[in-house]
Amino acid sequence: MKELIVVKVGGNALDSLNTDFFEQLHVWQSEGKKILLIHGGGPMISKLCQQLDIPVLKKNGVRVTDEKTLTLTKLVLLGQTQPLLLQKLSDHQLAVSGLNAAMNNMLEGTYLDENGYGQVGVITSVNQEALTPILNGKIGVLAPLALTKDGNWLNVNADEAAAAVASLLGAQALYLMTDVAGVLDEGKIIRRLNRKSATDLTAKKIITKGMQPKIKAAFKACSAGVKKISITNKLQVPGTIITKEDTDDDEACIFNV
Ligand SMILES: Nc1ncnc2c1ncn2[C@@H]1O[C@H](COP(=O)(O)OP(=O)(O)O)[C@@H](O)[C@H]1O
Ligand SMILES: CC(=O)N[C@@H](CCC(=O)OP(=O)(O)O)C(=O)O
Repeated sequence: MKELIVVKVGGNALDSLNTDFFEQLHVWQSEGKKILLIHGGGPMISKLCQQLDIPVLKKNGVRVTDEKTLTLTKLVLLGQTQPLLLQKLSDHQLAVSGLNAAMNNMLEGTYLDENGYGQVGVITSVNQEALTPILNGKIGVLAPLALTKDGNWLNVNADEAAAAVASLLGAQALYLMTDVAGVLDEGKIIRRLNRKSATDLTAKKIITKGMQPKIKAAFKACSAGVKKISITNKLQVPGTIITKEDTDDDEACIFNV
């Protein structure tokens, strides 16, 4: 989709969105860009699970999701975090449309690894035909859930969902908005990093927890042709940028500021 910008707003970032964020969305709209937001809600899902004595288990930053956890995940994403983001956008005079997998088979997926992760999915298709008219004039706000061909709901890590959607729709840019200014090493933003360095930093436990799916998702989107991926806490500040050099070599996906 031409002129599409995909922004993932993490659960941690949701609470701290400031006027800069909404101003940038207005700027993009005035430039004729289409905008699709994928929202998270991980911390809120964990909180509700804890309140209900349901164990919280994450592997490599991805939630292991049994039936009960899936029910709570849907409750939080569709009943709490999506309405919160829609309200904030509306308060800033932005026209919005709240979206989820069940609307016109918007997002289809398959199981990531049912034995290891339970009801967790990866996105395999987006209903572009249904989405395109919505994004003409409105900001789409999409939950990171997918449906299998058989109609089973899947929980999808929001970074993974945003990268998959950006890749499948041919977005020009993907922003992974979080609560840190970029990928950090001893408090400093990492300026340049190839796939091997990212693997090394993960092995050294410098990249841990929620940053792991972001890195994985960023490289995936880069390999799929998304020209610019930014891990940042402000849309106006580049943070850590991942771009592909002018070659087909996947190893050429580098972090570059
Ligand atoms: N090398 C790293 N640089 C920055 N953040 C990191 C790094 N390794 C782990 N993190 C953690 O990743 C978090 C961001 O991921 P996450 O909590 O899942 O946020 P979100 O809800 O925005 O997706 C940071 O707050 C930080 O605690
Ligand atoms: C499978 C999986 O991990 N799903 C995520 C979906 C929400 C999410 O990713 O939210 P954040 O971006 O705020 O972490 C979860 O259940 O937490």
